[in-house]
Amino acid sequence: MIRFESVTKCYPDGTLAVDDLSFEVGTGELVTLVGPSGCGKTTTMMMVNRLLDPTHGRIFVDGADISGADPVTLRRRIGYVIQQTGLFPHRTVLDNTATVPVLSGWKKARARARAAELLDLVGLDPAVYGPRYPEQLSGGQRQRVGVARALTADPPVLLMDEPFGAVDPVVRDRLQKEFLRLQAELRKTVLLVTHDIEEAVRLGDRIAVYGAGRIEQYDTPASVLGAPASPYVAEFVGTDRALKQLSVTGIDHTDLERPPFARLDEPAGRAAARMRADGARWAVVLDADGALHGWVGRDEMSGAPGTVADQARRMEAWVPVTGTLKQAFSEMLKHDAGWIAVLDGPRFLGVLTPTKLHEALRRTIGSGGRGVPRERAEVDSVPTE
Ligand SMILES: Nc1ncnc2c1ncn2[C@@H]1O[C@H](COP(=O)(O)OP(=O)(O)OP(=O)(O)O)[C@@H](O)[C@H]1O
Repeated sequence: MIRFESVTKCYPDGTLAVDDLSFEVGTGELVTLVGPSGCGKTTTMMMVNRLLDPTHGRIFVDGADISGADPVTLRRRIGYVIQQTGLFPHRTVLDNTATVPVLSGWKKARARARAAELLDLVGLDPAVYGPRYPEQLSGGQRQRVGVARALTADPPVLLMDEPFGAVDPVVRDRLQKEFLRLQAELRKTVLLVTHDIEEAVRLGDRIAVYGAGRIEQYDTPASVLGAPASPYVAEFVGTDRALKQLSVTGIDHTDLERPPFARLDEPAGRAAARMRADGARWAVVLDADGALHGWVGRDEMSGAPGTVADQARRMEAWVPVTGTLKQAFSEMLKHDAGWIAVLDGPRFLGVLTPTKLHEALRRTIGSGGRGVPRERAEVDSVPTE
């Protein structure tokens, strides 16, 4: 969808901001550009919507060389979100959001209706926030309006320059989650600039790690964390990359253990005897369909009347098989559990133990790991009720 071919940008004062850059972003892919200040990320981005033109090389959007494209027409297909949201202070939130469609010649009523739809999509009730002015919003709400405005013309491409940079960490966390959900639905082709490796890992399908004017590594988050291409990248992603890797590594079926289990409708005494014979002190309780019901301890079942169902306790420590190692680990800590159940829908697949978690983590370091789709990384919440 976006392709850079040997692109160089030298500013008139001689600063070489981007040096012979070649990379490609697939349709519907979210690529994060990450690197220290001044390494050329913003310059890269601004060449895509022709706010800047390359000194050498070519950029293609949807197969067409943009050097000949009319910038205004081009920008209609490319949404742009910047940190200082660029909202007009004297216009209401609704009119700010409707700006692009109005400029494109839409009737005001239609543009406003579309703007209201988009405000709703980013979690702002248009009836409440539409009539307000930007100064009457919080920083996080202003960022949401910025995203809504960029989406009103339904552009296939989004450029986002530090879109969540101006808000505090708690709000940033929420905006990132919301944006991932939105992106899972809309599947725009996104280039997102950040200087924060955590954000790059969390949001990117792929990450371009910048050195001065060049991409040092272009790969999935799991690979950048698991197998940095150079000492520079290793240093940039940080010494705690093993921990960061937890959030982008999925649960592998081969790491699951099958613990002893008891059937819900089994007589308690019989289940206890079987567990004793197997040397098991506890068992997972499953119903007839293999769905997880809870767990039982052998001792409280010995001599107990009734069925396993009467003795079973609820199992709160579980993760979906689509989850990440980080989720598994944090659920384990939250419930002070020695192991954690892994479910596919309601179906019980097995348990993860701390030993297996550790093995899984060690395996991913150096191998590039088994990544999870970005919209799932870190954002699933596991209900414990
Ligand atoms: N208009 C300009 N004229 C001259 N040099 C410029 C101009 N704009 C940017 N530069 C320089 O080009 C280099 C790359 O800048 P750019 O803004 O692309 O970096 P960046 O990676 O986005 O940085 P940051 O994270 O701080 O925004 C820097 O050295 C910067 O000083």
